[in-house]
Amino acid sequence: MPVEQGKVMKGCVLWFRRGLRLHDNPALLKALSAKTEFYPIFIFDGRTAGISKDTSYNRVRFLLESLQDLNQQLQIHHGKLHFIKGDPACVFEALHKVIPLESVSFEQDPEPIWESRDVRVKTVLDEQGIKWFEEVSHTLWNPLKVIDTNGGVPPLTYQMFLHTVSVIGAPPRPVDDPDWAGVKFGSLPAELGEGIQVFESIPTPEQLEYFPPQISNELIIQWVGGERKALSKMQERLKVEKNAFLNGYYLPNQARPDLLSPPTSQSAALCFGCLSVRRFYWAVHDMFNHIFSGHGQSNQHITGQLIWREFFYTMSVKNPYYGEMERNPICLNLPWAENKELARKWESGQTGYPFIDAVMRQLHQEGWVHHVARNAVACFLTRGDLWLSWEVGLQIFLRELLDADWSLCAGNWMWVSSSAFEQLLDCSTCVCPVNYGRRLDPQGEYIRRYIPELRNYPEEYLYEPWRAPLDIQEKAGCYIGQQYPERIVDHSVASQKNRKIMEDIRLSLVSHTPHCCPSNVEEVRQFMWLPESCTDHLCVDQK
Ligand SMILES: Cc1cc2nc3c(=O)[nH]c(=O)nc-3n(C[C@H](O)[C@H](O)[C@H](O)COP(=O)(O)OP(=O)(O)OC[C@H]3O[C@@H](n4cnc5c(N)ncnc54)[C@H](O)[C@@H]3O)c2cc1C
Repeated sequence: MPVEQGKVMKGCVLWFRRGLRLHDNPALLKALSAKTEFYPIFIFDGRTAGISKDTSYNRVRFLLESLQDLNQQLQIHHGKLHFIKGDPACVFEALHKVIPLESVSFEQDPEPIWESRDVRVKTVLDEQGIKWFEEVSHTLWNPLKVIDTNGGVPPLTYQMFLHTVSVIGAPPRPVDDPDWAGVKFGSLPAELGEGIQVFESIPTPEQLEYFPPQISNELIIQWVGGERKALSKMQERLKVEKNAFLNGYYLPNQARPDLLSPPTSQSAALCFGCLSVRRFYWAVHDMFNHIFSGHGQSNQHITGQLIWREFFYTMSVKNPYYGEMERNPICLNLPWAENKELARKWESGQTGYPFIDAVMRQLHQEGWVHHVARNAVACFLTRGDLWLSWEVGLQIFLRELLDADWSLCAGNWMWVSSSAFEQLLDCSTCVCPVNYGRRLDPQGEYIRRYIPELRNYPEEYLYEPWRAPLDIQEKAGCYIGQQYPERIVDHSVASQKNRKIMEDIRLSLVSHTPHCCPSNVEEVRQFMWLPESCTDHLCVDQK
């Protein structure tokens, strides 16, 4: 037990789960304000931060890099981040035996999937008389407050969400950076008890038994985790935002999708909390106000994508079944087919549709794909072509994405597959895997990058290689059905059949009780990156 001048020193713990940063961290300020010995810890329990035993190597690496970055920053202040493997409730019980804990602070994890973990930990802390503090900083607004303000239920449309948060007011600004002067870091014994492992240093993925995939292609885009990287990337990102404002548009990553340049996305950093969402939000709004000296219309729309994040989080808060179909009250029970073989081909980038396969291969290789690319593969798996349940896609995305986030991922899957948004059941906005790809990647560079088999195909056949005559296939060194697969469905046939099923279901729906749905057609167009010419009644692939 730590002893100072005959007194047993008490300790305060900052329990990192997400929120892996020192800036804008109210839980950190709370822990430091106690002026006792300070113990920053991360508990690896095979769940926290969305890491399970199936999680991809890329994602685990990103997490461990983020922890390493925190550790290095704490070392500058003569401390360290303690990495402990075990069950969180047991870890706190064991810790309290060796260090009398005064308090434990942590950031709110608002989704219901964390509730059982948090209830168990809070119970143990209460039983031991240890104070605990849960601070809101993973979201712009406290989702519970949004729900309260909306009369006890989450807003069902994005527009309703905007209205509700306008009643609450602007989100809080980031809190101050910590003052490290006088902070005393405590040290932990090497052993804490059975079933608990205290690591000397931050482990590698391999030490935690995660191994890299066997991929022959070298990584084209390498993502690096950590707060310092995220903050410097934010500066790059702000330049892109500024350029957009000066050129009269906003939401640059979504308005002008670029599949080839190094991405300026912050989604993985936001997901693990290496970057504070409030820091990002206010940096964009302050810059906008600065550029237009208060004369521009700085409104929520300039950070509209961050509001989608809030919307999906809030919607999931009281719904433990949000990530599934049958028990989920906001999800329609659509009669999806079951076909493991088709699902496997989709997952492994072997559908025979080059744009779809390129996206899935990039996902496996690098762990991040653009929003429009996610839309394309999600639509293809579900209502567009294969008619397989969105739950299949959700599991793969949660495993592979660096930014995998239970509520955001499930919310988007329901949205794209029309599972919770029945206004779209006519499938009018179905995305064609050929035309959509062509619009996004007109020269086919993206396809050539991720599908080396097709590298020598002429542009004319790159999106539909099954149409290439045999002599072209031979010249390109890739026969369809041999080096690259035949298409697994005929899109025009499959999408028509699916559209008919959707239409029948829509007509059979008698209940018009309020449900979550898109606010209007324009919102669908923006979300799915559909062309201006796409009307509510015409399918993009029919044009
Ligand atoms: C099927 C599907 C699954 C998805 N799964 C996830 C996921 O697990 N985690 C995740 O962070 N995003 C998910 N998205 C949303 C979106 O694709 C990514 O957030 C986006 O690609 C990140 O790129 P960006 O940072 O350049 O976005 P920007 O346009 O720069 O947006 C800024 C931030 O806003 C948030 N955001 C943007 N779009 C959305 C959206 N549609 N829903 C919720 N938040 C959004 C992200 O945190 C993003 O970093 C999914 C989308 C689809 C279609």
